[in-house]
Amino acid sequence: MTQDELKALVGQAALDYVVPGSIVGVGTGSTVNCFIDALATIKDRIAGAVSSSERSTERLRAHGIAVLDSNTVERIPVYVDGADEIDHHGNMIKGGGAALTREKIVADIADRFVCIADESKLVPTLGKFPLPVEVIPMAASQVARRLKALGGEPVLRAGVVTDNGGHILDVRGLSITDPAAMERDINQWPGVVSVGIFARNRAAVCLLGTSQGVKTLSF
Ligand SMILES: O=C[C@H](O)[C@H](O)[C@H](O)COP(=O)(O)O
Repeated sequence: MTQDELKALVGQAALDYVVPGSIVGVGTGSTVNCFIDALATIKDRIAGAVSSSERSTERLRAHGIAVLDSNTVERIPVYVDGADEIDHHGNMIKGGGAALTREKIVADIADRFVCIADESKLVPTLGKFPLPVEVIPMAASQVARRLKALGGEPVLRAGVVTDNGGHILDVRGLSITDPAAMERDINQWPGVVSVGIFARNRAAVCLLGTSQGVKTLSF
């Protein structure tokens, strides 16, 4: 199976986790696009969506799915999103598509994070994928210096402005052996909007697309 077929497979499989009548949390990315297209087939059975990016909002609305303001929603049962890397405990790196901050906000109001990914995303230790860090533009140089002191090699993602007006530093060379500690540490630096480590808001379930079909990992 191609990577696109694996993405379509897990996008479809995630429908089993959608609670009928509920508001669904929707992530961002090419795998989530497959989920959104699948969600459209049951749109009459949900109460709408909370979206993590302008791109996903546009796609949801094009399918006729109502998108609600996250400030009007207290809790949602399920948030479905992809990942750039996921480890065997459900910790993830996210933000390859620059949507990490809003993704974390929506994940935080969800009872359960359902990660959908093809098998190439499963890793023993996070960090091979460059870690995205969203920053307030005026803090980029100072945050980059701090990341270098941690042993990373940060590079400003050229030409990218996030939905929040932020910039992204992509950090290579980190071996993230304690994701929760690194997430806490980087999060508290002045000018950091959010870091693409999802440990506090880690996945409860991962639907992994493999050539043998969908493998379900529970954490
Ligand atoms: O900012 C983007 C998100 O974190 C995506 O969930 C992540 O990059 C995975 O995207 P894709 O499904 O396209 O590999």
